[in-house]
Amino acid sequence: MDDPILVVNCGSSSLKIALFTRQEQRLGSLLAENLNTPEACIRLSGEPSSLNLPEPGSHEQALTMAIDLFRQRGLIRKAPLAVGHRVVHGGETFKEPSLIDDQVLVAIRACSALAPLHNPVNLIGIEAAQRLFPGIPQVAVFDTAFHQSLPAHAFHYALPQRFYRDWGVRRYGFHGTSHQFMADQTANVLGKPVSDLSLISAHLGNGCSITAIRNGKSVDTSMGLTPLEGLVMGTRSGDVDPGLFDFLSEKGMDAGEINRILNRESGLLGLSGQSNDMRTLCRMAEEGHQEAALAIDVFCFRLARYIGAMMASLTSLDALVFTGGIGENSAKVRARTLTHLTLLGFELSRENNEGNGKNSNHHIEAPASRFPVLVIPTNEELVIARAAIAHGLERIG
Ligand SMILES: Nc1ncnc2c1ncn2[C@@H]1O[C@H](COP(=O)(O)OP(=O)(O)O)[C@@H](O)[C@H]1O
Ligand SMILES: CC(=O)OP(=O)(O)O
Ligand SMILES: [Mg+2]
Repeated sequence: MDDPILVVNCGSSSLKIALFTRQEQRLGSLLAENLNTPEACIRLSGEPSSLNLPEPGSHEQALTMAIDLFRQRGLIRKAPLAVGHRVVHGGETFKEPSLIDDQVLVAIRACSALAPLHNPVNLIGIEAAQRLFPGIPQVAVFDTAFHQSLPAHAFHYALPQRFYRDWGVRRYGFHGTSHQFMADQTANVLGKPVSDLSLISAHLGNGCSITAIRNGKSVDTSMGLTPLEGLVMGTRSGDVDPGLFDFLSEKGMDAGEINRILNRESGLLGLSGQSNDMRTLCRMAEEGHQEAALAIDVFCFRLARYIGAMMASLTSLDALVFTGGIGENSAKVRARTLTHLTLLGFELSRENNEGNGKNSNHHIEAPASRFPVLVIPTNEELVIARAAIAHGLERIG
């Protein structure tokens, strides 16, 4: 057996890891949470209990322990063949995945100013993997790369041009690996070349974004300069009136505090006052909790507005596609969202929607619907593994 490809997704307090064979078979996954706290722990998927990490519970310790666990289970012999890293912000520098060298590291670091919550931790993961596996090819795969095809009218903010010229202030878009995967998967489901395909892809996980894809290319997306713009998310507000900043600073809040509240205390969590977890909110709403119900309503209405907005970038629509933990599993969110869009002709089959499209070849629309509606599980890790093979192994032989 060849050694596998390792995929690393380093978040601020978490580390998600997956292992794939060169033939794209997933061998295992692992999640480390609460990193850099006394509660740091690690759990292999499919195993019931988690293991505590010794202090300080760093990303590097979690990665080392993950590799030991994979070795104990015979999934890796020595080292991975290549490592693929999710990097959230590639600015305008990265239009495709890149084999990591010193220059690439400098360029990723330069993008940190645009994504201070994401890129510095992505770099921690890359540097930890470089220390653990010297000489093994490492490839960076950017959330922003797929959206580099956005036309100027979609990526410019109506701000003084010097903000863009001097500081790179523009809309970049994120979750590109997932939206690209949706385009490829939808092409398979509909039996149409991706280059002829127009779709709207709604990625609804903890972070949520929606993308209009025309002829297989991203032409509009809801996230902007940072992953805060657009849809309502687990703890992120999505769009707010920019006048809010002045209002809150008059109330005595500084930029750091406002940023923290918009990123970590808003969205589903802020509205419900209970949880950022859609499953929990659906359960509470059924038990009559009014704020949980309101959070779901705001989430679905904002999503419906954005589906309508994405139509401005398309001349035809082959499918609306739902993905991510919420998009793949919540029949209620999908149904509630599309009730706002009957004017556009969306109609769902109750049975196929409730079955999450599993017994209907991903389709959940009613026969009378003007457009197909699909549910397709995302697999960002697989996209990253493919890039690690293509840019890390095949280019260097
Ligand atoms: N059956 C379900 N019904 C409603 N929401 C669900 C269900 N299963 C998962 N989710 C939601 O999916 C979200 C997590 O999505 P996921 O894509 O796993 O997150 P991440 O962005 O961290 O990868 C959570 O809000 C979770 O509650
Ligand atoms: C960019 C982004 O929002 O990522 P995530 O969904 O992993 O938070
Ligand atoms: Mg996700």
